[in-house]
This record gives sequence, structure tokens and C-alpha cells, in this order.
Amino acid sequence: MNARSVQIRELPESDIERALALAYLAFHESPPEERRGHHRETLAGLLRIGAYDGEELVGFAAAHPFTVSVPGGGELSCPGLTFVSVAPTHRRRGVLSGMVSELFARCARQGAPLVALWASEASIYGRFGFGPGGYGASVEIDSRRPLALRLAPDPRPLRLVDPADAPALLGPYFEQTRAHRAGRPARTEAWWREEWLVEKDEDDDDLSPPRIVALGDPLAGYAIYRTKSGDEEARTPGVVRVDELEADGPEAAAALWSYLTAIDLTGKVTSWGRPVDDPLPLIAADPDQVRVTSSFPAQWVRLVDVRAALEARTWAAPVDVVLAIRDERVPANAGRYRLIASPDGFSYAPTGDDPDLSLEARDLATVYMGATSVRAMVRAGLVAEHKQDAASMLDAALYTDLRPHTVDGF
Ligand SMILES: CC(=O)SCCNC(=O)CCNC(=O)[C@H](O)C(C)(C)COP(=O)(O)OP(=O)(O)OC[C@H]1O[C@@H](n2cnc3c(N)ncnc32)[C@H](O)[C@@H]1OP(=O)(O)O
Repeated sequence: MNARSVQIRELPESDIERALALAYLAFHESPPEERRGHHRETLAGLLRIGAYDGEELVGFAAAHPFTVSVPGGGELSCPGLTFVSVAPTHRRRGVLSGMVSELFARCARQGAPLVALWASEASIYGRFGFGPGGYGASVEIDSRRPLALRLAPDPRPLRLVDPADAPALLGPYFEQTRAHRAGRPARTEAWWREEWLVEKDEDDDDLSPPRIVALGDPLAGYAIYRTKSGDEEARTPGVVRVDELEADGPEAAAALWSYLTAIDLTGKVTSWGRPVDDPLPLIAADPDQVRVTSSFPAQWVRLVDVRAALEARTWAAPVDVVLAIRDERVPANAGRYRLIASPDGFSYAPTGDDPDLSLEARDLATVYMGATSVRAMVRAGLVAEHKQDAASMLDAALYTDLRPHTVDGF
């Protein structure tokens, strides 16, 4: 086989079963029938790309029809790439590259300026122009003793919410958070029910069904969590795994964390994808009790249409810079462009002027939502600054109050 003998085309619904078999092969998985049924149903509603060597399906990729928040509260069409799988017999021969090119061409036709994904390996997607659009932090709290905080928790009452009622109650609240945190996909009712509120956890059979605790009425915050009992003989404590916690402010967050750390018969609270600017580590009176155990690139983002992506976000300060952009995968983005933007206006047009900053598409993706500063990229030697203070000026314009963040893995 060579890359030319492989045809990339839309994968018909009749091939979903084959696509799943390929995906389970590539990901070394053998999910139970219930989960397979869920995958089948999900894939029926997604954009699907297949790579065929003759009649054999050797590559598969799918994309959710997401829209994602961008800085300033705007919303962009942003297919969510998932299920990317290549047969082990056909790896490293350009099958993934062919499928990604097909996806980008479809995005251009359908007017989707962004693509997002969660990478199985962080080394794969930079070459395709993706950059980490946001980071997540894993947190572990020693809850064998009361959580010591430097501020008083919000005293409003907490209540448990039936998961069946959660989309109606939490949905509008979550929607508001998307205006402040870029990178969050909109959640449909089906997404709430199938990704957030399923009875059985996909990764850990020992976890309880999802529990939801809400603060205040009107809602001032909520947490979605699962618990696991401890093992007395092995002397391991019961665990509370927090999947999402959103709150109006630090006092509301303090009330929810205090509740989660005080659940009887548990001694550890974990949370894997907190925002990197989460106030919890700052408000902990004993920083040894609340440990950030890792931080990692979470959702990766690709600017397929740089102009449309830049136009959709807001600008915190005036900027006038010439960007020289390298983009081998989407040549329409490449070249020199003068970006003039401010809180009141935006223009982005080709220019023959000397560049102030030179950068690759992947690095523009990294700074686009505010995950990383342009100055940090200059210091890292990845963005070239040809005019003094150009990076600072662009950073001031790109500034967002809160860092981009999502825990909607897909
Ligand atoms: C969004 C998601 O779904 S993430 C899930 C990704 N899928 C998986 O991890 C499942 C198991 N792995 C696979 O199915 C495949 O190995 C894939 C999809 C990762 C790669 O598919 P391939 O068809 O082998 O990739 P392709 O041949 O197009 O490689 C393109 C380039 O990426 C590089 N590359 C591919 N996979 C990797 C990797 N895992 N790590 C580092 N580089 C990689 C190749 O070396 C090649 O580099 P080059 O352009 O410098 O020659």
C-alpha cells in the first residue's frame, strides 16, 4: 500500500460498525455492548471520514458539530475531532494526514473557522497546526481533616439535585460561564445526559452514579461528582471525584469545596481538569492540603480560517501589527497580514510591509484564546519578534480576564 492507493471519503452510516471495530482496535478497547450502542448512536450524528484501501477500511475520523466560545463571549463553529484511528498495518503512511486535509477542506466549505480535539498523544497534532488552546490542572485534596480556607464559605443552603433535572437547572448557568471562559463547547440536552449524567462511569466501575450539589436559589454554583468507598483493610480512604465545579465567586466555590471535602466515609477529593487559574489553591489555608498534582494541555485548537477566528473574538486593547504566518496545511492562511484591532474595531488584510512578528499557525492557535502569552512564545524562540514591543502590544490586545478552559473531553 502507498498513500496514493488509499481513498479518503465520507464514511456512510452502513460502515459505522466497521469504523467502530477499527477504533476499538486502534485504542485497544473492548467496551460493553451498552457503550458500543452509545458509540453507534453518537457516530450516526457526526461528520465521518473514512480511509479505504480498496474495500478495506484502514482509517477513520469523526467530528462533533460543536460550537465553541471565543474570548469576549462570541461563538464559532468548531468541529470536535474524535475517534481518530488508523489500522496498525497502515500506520505512518499518511492516512491521518489525508483525513485531516479532508476535514480542513470540509471546514472551509462549511464555514467552520476552528477545529478542536483532545489528543491521545500530545506529539501528534502540532504538525497539523493545532496548539494547546487551554490547560487543565489535576488537584488532590486531603479531606481526612476539614478543609482549611482563608475565607468564609457562602452560607446559602446546598441541595442535592436529581440528575434527571440537571440539564434544565445547570444548563442555563453553564451557558453563562461560556461567555467568560473561551474554549467551552455548547452542551445540548443529549450531551448533558449522555456525557455528564450517565449512571455508570466509563473508566471506573467502582464509582457511584453522578451526584449533583447545587448552591443557592437562584443558582450560585454547582458541583458534579462521583464517590467511591474506601477499603478498610488496605487502609485506603473513600474518594470523591469532582468532575465539574462552577461557582459565582470564591465564597460560593468555598462552600462547594467544603461540602465535597466533608462527605462522610471519604478522605480524598480528586479533580482532574480544573482551570489553571482556579482560586482554590490560593484560598487554601494549608497549601499542603490542596495539591496541584499535574497540569496538561487539555483541548487543542486549530485556526482553519485565521481571519474569521480573529474577527470573532474581542480585543482588550488597541493593536496594530504585521503578522507573517506560516501555514503549510492551510496555505490560504499563510502570508503577511496587518492586524488592526481594538475594543471598537477590527481589520485584517494582506500587506507587503515588513513583519513585526513571524509565527506558525500552531503558535497562533496557542495564543488565540489566551492559554499562553505571545511573549512566552517569543521567549521560547517559537515566535520571532522583529519590532520591539510588538509581542507586548499583541498580548495586551489578546488579554482575557479568565483563562480558556473546558472539561468536555470527547
Ligand atoms: C483526536 C483523537 O481522536 S486523538 C486519537 C489518535 N488515535 C490514536 O492514538 C489511536 C492509535 N494510533 C493511530 O491510530 C495512528 O497511529 C495515528 C492516528 C495516531 C497516526 O496515524 P498515521 O496514519 O500513522 O499518521 P500519518 O502517517 O498521517 O502521520 C503524519 C505525521 O505524524 C507523525 N505521527 C503520527 N502519529 C504520531 C505519534 N503517535 N507520535 C508522534 N508523531 C506521530 C508521523 O510520523 C508523520 O510525521 P511526518 O509528517 O513528519 O512524516
